[in-house]
Amino acid sequence: MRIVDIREKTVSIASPIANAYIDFSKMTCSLVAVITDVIRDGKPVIGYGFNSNGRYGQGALMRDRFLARITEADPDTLVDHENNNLDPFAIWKALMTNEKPGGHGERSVAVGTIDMAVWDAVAKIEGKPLYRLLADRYRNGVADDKVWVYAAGGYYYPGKDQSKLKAEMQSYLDRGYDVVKMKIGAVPLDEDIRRIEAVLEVVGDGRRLAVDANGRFDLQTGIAYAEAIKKYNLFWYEEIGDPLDYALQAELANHYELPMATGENLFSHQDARNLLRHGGMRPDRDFLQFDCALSYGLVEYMRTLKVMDEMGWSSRRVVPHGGHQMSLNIAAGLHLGGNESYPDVFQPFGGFADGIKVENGYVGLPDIPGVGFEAKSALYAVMRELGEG
Ligand SMILES: O=C([O-])CC(=O)C(=O)O
Ligand SMILES: [Mg+2]
Repeated sequence: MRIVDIREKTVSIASPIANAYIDFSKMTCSLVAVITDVIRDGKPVIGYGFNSNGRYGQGALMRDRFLARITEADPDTLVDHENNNLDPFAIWKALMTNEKPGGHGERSVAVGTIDMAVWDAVAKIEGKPLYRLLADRYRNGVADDKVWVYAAGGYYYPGKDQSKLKAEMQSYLDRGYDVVKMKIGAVPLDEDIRRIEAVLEVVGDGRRLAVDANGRFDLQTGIAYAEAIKKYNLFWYEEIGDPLDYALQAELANHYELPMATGENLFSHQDARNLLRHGGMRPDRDFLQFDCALSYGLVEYMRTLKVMDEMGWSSRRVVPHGGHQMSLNIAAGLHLGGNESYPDVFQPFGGFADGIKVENGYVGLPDIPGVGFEAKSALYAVMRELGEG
């Protein structure tokens, strides 16, 4: 059993949307196909993965050094003989050969994307949905049969007035979501307050609205927003300042008692541990948003969950960033608190399997081997072109 080829293609997920920090006019992501010599249903098993929005494609890094470490390794060292499958942990170790500790930058995205494609292949070889494989191997066979999801959107873009923002949020409620998220921080505070109040007219209750500043604010601005939004009792106040400024995050906890969220731009279990050590995050109310595809994949995610456990954090406090099926499987299989969803943006990578409806804020997973990409036809069409073309 061996990996015979790994292919990468950088694809556009460009759109006119913007958050407080970046616009997405040139956004790309890496799509990866891990081609094996294992035959299922008369065809070679191919594992697929992609990285979440925000970090761009990582094809150059992959081709420069990571892909050859797998294709040139002794195939036998990458096999899990006990389960007669590929060994994602051994593959991860091979990927990280001659990589120094620290320096968790774009490398974590390149490795994370390849790792997620490996897990798709592993679950396909085992003939199980990934969430089922994870529950069987690591959670005594108990998986969640549905996952809480919230609808992320509310971006800034040219010509988007409040009536369009309200219509967008109404359409998420109409599609079964009970919590929505919008961007803040790209316009002055009073204008954001008017946007928030417009969305509250649609969702009715602050507990159904999260806001995301995308790391834009300094401490003073973060506190000014905290003071201004307190009265709305929002679901969470996300990524207020720079993701690596743990002292800022800790100080905010002295000014905002309601839930905060952060972590999507941390890239390793060491980063996660630093956040929990120094960021003042509160395990009884705050949310962590680590994203497997941006942070060395699922092998590393398990280390992050272990760090959380050791530091007294329930896995239910994690609601990953990225709005993809990979995190959805991790959420169901490893008992996270939920998952992000992008019902409209970043297509065909955002969103879940075709025909699976969100009901009262919860979504189920398709009962097919792997991550479930084959059940999302627009996405699978792009994947197949890379893997089988
Ligand atoms: O706009 C982005 O970069 C995505 C983001 O923060 C989120 O989904 O939470
Ligand atoms: Mg965010």
